[in-house]
Amino acid sequence: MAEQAPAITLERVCKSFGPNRVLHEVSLVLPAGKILVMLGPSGTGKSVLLRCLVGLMKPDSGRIFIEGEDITALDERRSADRDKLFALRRKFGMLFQDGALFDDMCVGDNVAFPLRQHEKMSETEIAQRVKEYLDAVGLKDVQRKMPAELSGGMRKRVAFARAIALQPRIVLCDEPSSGLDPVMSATLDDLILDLHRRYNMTFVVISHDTAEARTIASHIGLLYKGVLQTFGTKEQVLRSNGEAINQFFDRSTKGPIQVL
Ligand SMILES: Nc1ncnc2c1ncn2[C@@H]1O[C@H](COP(=O)(O)OP(=O)(O)OP(=O)(O)O)[C@@H](O)[C@H]1O
Repeated sequence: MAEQAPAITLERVCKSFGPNRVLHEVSLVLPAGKILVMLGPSGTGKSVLLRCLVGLMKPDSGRIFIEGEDITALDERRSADRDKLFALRRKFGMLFQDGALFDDMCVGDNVAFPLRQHEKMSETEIAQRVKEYLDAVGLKDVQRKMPAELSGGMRKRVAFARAIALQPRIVLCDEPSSGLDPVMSATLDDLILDLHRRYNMTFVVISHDTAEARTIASHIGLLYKGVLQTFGTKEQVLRSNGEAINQFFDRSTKGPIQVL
């Protein structure tokens, strides 16, 4: 049987904005079906990395392969590349930091939105899919509710249901637990693990939360000042005794990571 291509391969990815060097020679290989938690202090390039992954931003140099296909070789302005780029983008589901629900749409319409945009499905099929994914994120009888009627944790669940509605291969989560209390964060971690088991998707979770990394990660990366300080399986990284990763896990001000 042919070996499955890694979900994500980065080869010496660099990105700067003027003199601001945001990503510097970032390289990693994430096998399919894994959960990568990418840690790092604020402003260190994590969101830029996500945007490069989905082809919304082009690295200055280096290459990014999604399931073996080079997304950095594609240019949206070239019509020959456009379909390929959109097909690669379709492999991703995205959970934004604030959930990014449409406030003027009920929950059901929020989850149905990507299906109506991208799939040729009947309204009956859409309704079935919406119900399946709301069930999968543990929400019942909320379809007709408006986002403002829900708690922060419930809104995050709706956002998850919408992120997986198109059955993506890779789900990118930008700080899923930000703004949630510790218990709600833990519940969300359980949800990520449950969705991962159920649908066998690859997850890339951007986080500041080392507890989250310990709980859900199969792989951990630490990005600081645009340099991938460490990357490997959770066991490798936790055993590595690297200064930066120890500082992060020990919540210490002493070490190579300086925030001021
Ligand atoms: N479009 C852009 N133009 C110019 N600079 C940008 C742009 N996008 C990001 N940056 C800069 O890149 C750096 C990294 O930003 P990024 O949003 O990736 O940080 P982050 O690690 O996601 O931070 P946080 O954890 O606070 O969300 C910052 O200095 C930011 O100002």
